[in-house]
Amino acid sequence: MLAPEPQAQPTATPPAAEAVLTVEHLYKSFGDNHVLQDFSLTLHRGENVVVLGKSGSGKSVLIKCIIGLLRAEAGRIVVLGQDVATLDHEAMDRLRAKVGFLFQSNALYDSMTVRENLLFPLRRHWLDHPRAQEGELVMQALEDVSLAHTADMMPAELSGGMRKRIALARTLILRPDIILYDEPTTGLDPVTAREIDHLIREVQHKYGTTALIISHDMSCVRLTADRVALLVEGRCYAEGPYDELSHRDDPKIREFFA
Ligand SMILES: Nc1ncnc2c1ncn2[C@@H]1O[C@H](COP(=O)(O)OP(=O)(O)OP(=O)(O)O)[C@@H](O)[C@H]1O
Repeated sequence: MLAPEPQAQPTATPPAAEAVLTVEHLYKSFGDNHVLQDFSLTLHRGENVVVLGKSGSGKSVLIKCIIGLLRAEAGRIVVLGQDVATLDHEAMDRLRAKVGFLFQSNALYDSMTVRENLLFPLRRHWLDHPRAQEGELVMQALEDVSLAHTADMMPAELSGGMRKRIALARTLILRPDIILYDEPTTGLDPVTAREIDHLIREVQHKYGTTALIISHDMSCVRLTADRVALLVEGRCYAEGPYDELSHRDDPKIREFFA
């Protein structure tokens, strides 16, 4: 007698992660320079996505469109459920408090101590936070980047890697849902660069933040990305996990992993 056919067990489908940042069919040109042409990308809650592109391919333009510093000609950007093109100045400002931006230059205020640099976004964006909590919030953010001892130092007294960490702490103090990292390892020596890569992962795991990272440092891409999106000729040419993309035969993809 034939054994009964094994019954397929119903599998629990994991719920699709919530989309927290969606870029749909974005176009941005400067005169005849068509930088973004039908660029689309979605980031889900808790994932790190690296946008990898050659120099001048439009990575910074993309980030500037996302945070509303540049206006695209066509397409839509939805951040935490809000279409950025529809937001007035105040609404955009409120949204920016939930979207941390780590500038390539770090953008620390040189005339302020580390503590004052961290208090700055707190007082600007969290108008109703109890003053008594400020010290604790500053120290928590500094501990997150292992630099609690630098609170009273000036940025000029810190190394490049330390300044990068402080810039990240200044972003973290507002507990952002999303962090945009602009070339986070550029200008750092390889050892310090890898420390920053690990810190990006630690932040992701500790706070469940979503990150969009733009980079052309392949070690950074490999270590920080859950998913890589290739920006080629203005659009998202391919996307996938690093290991998968790095094995593709397409010459336009191979160029990045050679
Ligand atoms: N405000 C602007 N006005 C005119 N052209 C601009 C402006 N901003 C960017 N561009 C052009 O857009 C293109 C993409 O620039 P972008 O800075 O986004 O490149 P990128 O991919 O970030 O490069 P890199 O890796 O070198 O930083 C370049 O040709 C640049 O000259």
